[in-house]
Amino acid sequence: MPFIVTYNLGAVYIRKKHSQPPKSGVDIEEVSGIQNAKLYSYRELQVATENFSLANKVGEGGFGIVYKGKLKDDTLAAIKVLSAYSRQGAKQFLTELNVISEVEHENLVKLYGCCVEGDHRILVYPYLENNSLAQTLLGGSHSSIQFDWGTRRKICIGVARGLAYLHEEVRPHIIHRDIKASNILLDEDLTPKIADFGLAKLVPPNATHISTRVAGTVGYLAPEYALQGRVTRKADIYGFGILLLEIVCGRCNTNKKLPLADQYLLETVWNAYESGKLLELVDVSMGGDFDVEEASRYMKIGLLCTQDLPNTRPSMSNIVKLLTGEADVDDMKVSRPGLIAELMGIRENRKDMSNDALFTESSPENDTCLSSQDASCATMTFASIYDRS
Ligand SMILES: Nc1ncnc2c1ncn2[C@@H]1O[C@H](COP(=O)(O)OP(=O)(O)OP(=O)(O)O)[C@@H](O)[C@H]1O
Repeated sequence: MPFIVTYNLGAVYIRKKHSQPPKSGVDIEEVSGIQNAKLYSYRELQVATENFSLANKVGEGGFGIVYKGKLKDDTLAAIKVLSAYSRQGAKQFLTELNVISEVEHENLVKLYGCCVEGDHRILVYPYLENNSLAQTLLGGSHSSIQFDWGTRRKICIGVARGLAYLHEEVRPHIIHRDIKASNILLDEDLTPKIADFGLAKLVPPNATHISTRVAGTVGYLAPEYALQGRVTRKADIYGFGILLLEIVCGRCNTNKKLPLADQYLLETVWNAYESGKLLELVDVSMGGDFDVEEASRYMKIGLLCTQDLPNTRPSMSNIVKLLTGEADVDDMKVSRPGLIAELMGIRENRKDMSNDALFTESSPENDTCLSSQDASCATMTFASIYDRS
């Protein structure tokens, strides 16, 4: 049974996962004032999911199980049941509710509403037919979706537009903090929708950065955020850069089964860039049928997004322009991207760090690539000692 190590005013508490009585920590008063979110009864969601039957389970994240269900009006919904044991999850439940009920964009998931009844905390979203990028594009051979170049372009631009909206149009600006393939869902037309706002942070006006506990997924974490707990919109941009490279190359950011030199995608792309061999990394599943100029441009944009110095990463609205060809990537200087091997060292040494940090392993079935033959690129969500949030 895994243990979670938490910090509270310097004292270390170790608790056994699932060994405590439910404590959801969310009151009905906290959600009843939220506009744009319907309150569902537990009974209604029980009926919608056939009593939360395993046959209707579509996924599981770090904070609960997601079921497919049919609501009273016949609408299909994704019904995310927060684990009753997750105190961390209670905070994320409220953040998700508050953030997502306030934003609206074609490339962000919508929220139908929630249920807060007794110990039950449940979020209800539109059901998205084509699952997540992690389970389809990066999930091995299980998916029947053909990710041709046009589809990949549309997904990259859509995610970039969704993030540009969060970063630059919404007031206060929103940092998502967990941009990764399993949080990009695809609807029936393969339009991407950014999901999972449980870690999102609102940026106070004039703030240069927010100091906070680090949470996110190793492999997508910007160096300055992972190592110093300083989060800005540039941390999302780093995560987006990694995602962009994953989409073009059709592989996840970490693959421990490959020879050492190829295990970390960002490092591999940088080496290929330096030796003028970027195109060799484009996903072979497209059979060579892709736009050569665009694929190489998208990888350069991925490198720009992951630059070591946050200020040298372009803003999301500029990234949209670079992706659509409205701005020229060749005008921009690309340097070595940020702290690849060192960041991965955190992952390698996570046991050594357990006195200093809280780690939560993602559930295996949702981990990027775990559903495929490539179990080595499991993602890990963690929070470290920068707990000033
Ligand atoms: N609206 C939705 N429509 C269809 N499937 C969904 C929807 N929302 C989530 N899912 C499925 O449920 C899975 C779990 O989602 P969830 O947001 O709980 O966790 P995650 O983002 O995959 O992992 P983690 O919590 O570790 O970040 C997703 O990967 C996806 O397969």
